[in-house]
Amino acid sequence: MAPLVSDGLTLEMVRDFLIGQEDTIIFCLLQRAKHPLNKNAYDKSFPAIPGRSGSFADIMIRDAESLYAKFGRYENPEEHPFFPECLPGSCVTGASFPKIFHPAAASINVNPAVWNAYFDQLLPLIAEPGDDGNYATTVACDLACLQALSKRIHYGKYVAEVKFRNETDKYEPAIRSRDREALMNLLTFKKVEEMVKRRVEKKAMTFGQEVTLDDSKERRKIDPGVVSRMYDEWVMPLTKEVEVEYLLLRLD
Ligand SMILES: O=C(O)C(=O)C[C@]1(C(=O)O)C=C[C@@H](O)C=C1
Repeated sequence: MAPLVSDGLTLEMVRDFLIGQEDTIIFCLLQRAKHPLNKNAYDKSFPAIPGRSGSFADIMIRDAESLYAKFGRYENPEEHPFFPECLPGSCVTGASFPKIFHPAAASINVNPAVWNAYFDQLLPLIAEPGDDGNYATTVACDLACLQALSKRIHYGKYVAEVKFRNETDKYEPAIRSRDREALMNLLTFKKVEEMVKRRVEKKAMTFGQEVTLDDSKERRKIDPGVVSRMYDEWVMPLTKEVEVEYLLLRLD
């Protein structure tokens, strides 16, 4: 397939976006960490809203996405819903987005894995135990975290597109033979990953610093090591999974 558009996209531009998105993710996590865990909000057996099934978080996020869909949020290829089934169509006219991806890219959505990693692994590490009953505020923070993480991870589509354009001759044989391992090796840069982990840890340390006049009482709002681990264990692996999935579709 011929290049989709000559958009001047470079690997440096895409990596700059990923670096900027680190700030967004960390600020969202800091907001969520202000609230206790509020585990009833995620418990499907907790009677959250009469007449509706699912946890409070399921219901609120589904309804929020329905509103976003009406206003065209998911027309943007950078946005991926967590509840894509039964979303209403957009009633916004005239919005158009550059066609950078192969059209098949629209079918790639790893949000179920983002959802599970966020709620099962990350949330218990950033929120203190407890319940203040403020479920709507808490879930609004969760949704902001989920959207920021999802956007970062699905940016793997851009990363893969640029890498494919830069080195088509290397990627094409692995795509044609559907060799996931070879694709994973081609797109992996261990040194870049190490830098990402160190940078997000430093950012979490800096942005999450409790500012007091007494330097002896220094405290962190979230554990910087948790942010670095989150990138190592699932943010970067899921980004790479998106890259592989995209590449496998790139010649269709
Ligand atoms: O920067 C890249 O080349 C990417 O593919 C992104 C990313 C990441 O998720 O941060 C993923 C794989 C690479 O090994 C390095 C970094």
